[in-house]
Amino acid sequence: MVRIIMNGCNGHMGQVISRLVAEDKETEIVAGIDLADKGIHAYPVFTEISACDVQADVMIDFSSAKAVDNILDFCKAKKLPLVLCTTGLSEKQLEKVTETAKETAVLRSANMSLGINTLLKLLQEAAKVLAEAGFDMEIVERHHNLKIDAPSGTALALADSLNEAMDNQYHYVYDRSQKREKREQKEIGISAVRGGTIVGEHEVIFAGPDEVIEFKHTAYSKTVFAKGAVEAAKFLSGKPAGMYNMSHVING
Ligand SMILES: NC(=O)C1=CN([C@@H]2O[C@H](COP(=O)(O)OP(=O)(O)OC[C@H]3O[C@@H](n4cnc5c(N)ncnc54)[C@H](OP(=O)(O)O)[C@@H]3O)[C@@H](O)[C@H]2O)C=CC1
Ligand SMILES: O=C(O)C1=N[C@H](C(=O)O)C[C@H](O)C1
Repeated sequence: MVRIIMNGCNGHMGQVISRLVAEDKETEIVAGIDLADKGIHAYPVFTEISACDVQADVMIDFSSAKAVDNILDFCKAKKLPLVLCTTGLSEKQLEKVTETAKETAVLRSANMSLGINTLLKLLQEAAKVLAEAGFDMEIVERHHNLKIDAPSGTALALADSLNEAMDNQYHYVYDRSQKREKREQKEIGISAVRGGTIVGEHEVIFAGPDEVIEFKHTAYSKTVFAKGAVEAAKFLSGKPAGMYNMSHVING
């Protein structure tokens, strides 16, 4: 049985994961961490991460970028593997993630779905042909009106994947509503929409002379992310220190 600490246990994702794990024979949540104990979970909930003294095999985090520094310190000190799903991290926090992964296993992924992680690879083949031929690359993401960070972590990961395929020669433009003299050749535009209960949509558009190719992923429920996170927790439990991503989980 893989014992999980759920950070952000009261949140949307924390609650979906709690329901999923309750029906899973291979995992159990042994503790939760959140800003308040709302009495909605069967497991103990800690309102200070430093107070959590429960033995576990792995932590799953879906909380807030503000929480991430303390989470990294906690996991490093306890040598606790971490599935880090929170988005909107600063450059400094990303460096801290890399440092922490020298001491314990860390799997960071902005999107836990099988679809997006497959798309990240497919796009590299497309970019090599189309961007090379002069097609422009644009990303449009749409999310619910409660989402804090913009652009989404997934949009940034998609842009990074395209850029990597092009030897990191591109830079990112986030605000298409700004008037500009001309489009630069090597730019990836990233646009964000926030509204209603949209779970998560990501479009990658390759636009060339007289033809357009679009790749689109739509998440219809948060369960796709929750399932990926639980699979990642099972994978990461017992793994040595290092940086992991969802391709390690998908490819075994
Ligand atoms: N990688 C992926 O596949 C996915 C990533 N995400 C990311 O996960 C994060 C959470 O998403 P979601 O569940 O929708 O958000 P929610 O706001 O619904 O949940 C976050 C929870 O974390 C709590 N929280 C805030 N600060 C802390 C803290 N310091 N310590 C512990 N808990 C804290 C919040 O409390 P309170 O409400 O009181 O502030 C809330 O209960 C976001 O960054 C989102 O972008 C989301 C879906 C998929
Ligand atoms: O906040 C969300 O909801 C989501 N966040 C992730 C992101 O920022 O990419 C993943 C998913 O799209 C849902």
